[in-house]
Amino acid sequence: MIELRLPNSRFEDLGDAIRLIWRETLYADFPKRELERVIRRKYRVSPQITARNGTLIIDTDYKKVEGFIALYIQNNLGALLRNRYTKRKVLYIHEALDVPLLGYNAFGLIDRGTNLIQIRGVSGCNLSCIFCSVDEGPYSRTRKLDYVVDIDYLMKWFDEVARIKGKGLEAHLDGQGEPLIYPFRVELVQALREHPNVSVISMQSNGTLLTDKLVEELAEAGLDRVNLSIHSLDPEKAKMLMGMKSYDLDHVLEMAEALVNAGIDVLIAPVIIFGINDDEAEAFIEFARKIGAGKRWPALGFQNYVPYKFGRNPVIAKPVPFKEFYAWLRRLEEKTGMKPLVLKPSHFGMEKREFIPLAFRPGEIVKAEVVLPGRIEGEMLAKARNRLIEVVGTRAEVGDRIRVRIVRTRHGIYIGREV
Ligand SMILES: C[S@@+](CC[C@H](N)C(=O)[O-])C[C@H]1O[C@@H](n2cnc3c(N)ncnc32)[C@H](O)[C@@H]1O
Ligand code: SF4
Repeated sequence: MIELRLPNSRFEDLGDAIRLIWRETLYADFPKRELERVIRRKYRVSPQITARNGTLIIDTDYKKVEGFIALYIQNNLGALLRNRYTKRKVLYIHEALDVPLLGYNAFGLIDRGTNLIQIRGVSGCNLSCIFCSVDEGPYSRTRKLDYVVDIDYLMKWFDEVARIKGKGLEAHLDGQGEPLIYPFRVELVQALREHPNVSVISMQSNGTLLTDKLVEELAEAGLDRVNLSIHSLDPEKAKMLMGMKSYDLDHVLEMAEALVNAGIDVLIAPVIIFGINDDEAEAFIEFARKIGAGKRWPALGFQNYVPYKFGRNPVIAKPVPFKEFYAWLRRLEEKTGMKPLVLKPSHFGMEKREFIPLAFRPGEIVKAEVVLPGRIEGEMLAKARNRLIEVVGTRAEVGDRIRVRIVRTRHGIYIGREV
């Protein structure tokens, strides 16, 4: 009998397939018939294949099968990889693909002209907030695949960006989705901590995937702050806003406290939809005080609900002009004594820094190579001048060389149309 275990992985038996769960957040399903077929073809034996307690069990004494099947699984993992929460196919971005990590907003790095660099190692979310600006989560109607960036490759690009941007950087893990789904989340924090140009490491998260163990690991790796998205302190309303019946508010509140206790600062970041949760503002402040949030940075970061073109914009959410929103925050500051609620970049040690020079001008036509499918129907990713360009409304395929008119270059995110 062969009992196979693989590093950072566990196996589950699905009946007609074996599921490999890799680093908790990704998985790949291997049909048993396929595994049996490759073993039979190679060794002319037909053992039974099952999985128990995380181990793959192959009912044969023929020892060579073990190494063979381990290699087969490793070689085929990339093509079968899926996001455990969205169930979408995952494209694994690694060095050999030679895909630039600047230019696209679903993965890689984003420089918005300050000392804060956004780091996006993964796309996809485990929740489906009804107002989500990026229509994320398992119930998304627009996002059809996810990306994961190899950690060494991500750090290689970060090195280059940090070289240009200089010292005193804040590395901010966020994304079109939930950064805790990143399979190398702890290793990434650790690598950033060791980087000489990084002063602060922060993360924007919904907190649901935290556990006591993960909080400890993140604290040890050197995470400084989590901006925690909590939108209601009422369990039922929170489930409604997060678009997920299984949303466990108590767990997230417990984890908020665990973060503070582990020495990771917390900023509570509710999205305020007037008429829905503005009446909870004082309760959020009370909670932040109770757990000791806001030790080095502000304890609260109320966000004004904004409708987005490619987001989910529920009819119950009526946008409020920012002027009114700030006036509301100032009244709250007066009433509760909690300051600051009107946040400024300086509260986070953020300062203007020169942008990484733009690679394209708006209106310019460039020759580009299509390298990956995009996340939304009709969108492809092309590369030129060592940058990615999101090409919209195209029928081009990976490998095609196309001409692209650059239509947008804001903050080094390039959007183009095929001409
Ligand atoms: C897109 S999420 C990604 C990170 C993570 N999933 C989270 O929710 O914290 C980034 C932040 O934007 C907020 N957000 C999402 N949709 C929004 C909207 N329509 N208007 C304002 N803020 C929004 C989220 O609550 C979160 O704090
Ligand atoms: S707002 Fe964040 S947690 Fe909510 S669905 Fe969007 S990405 Fe996920």
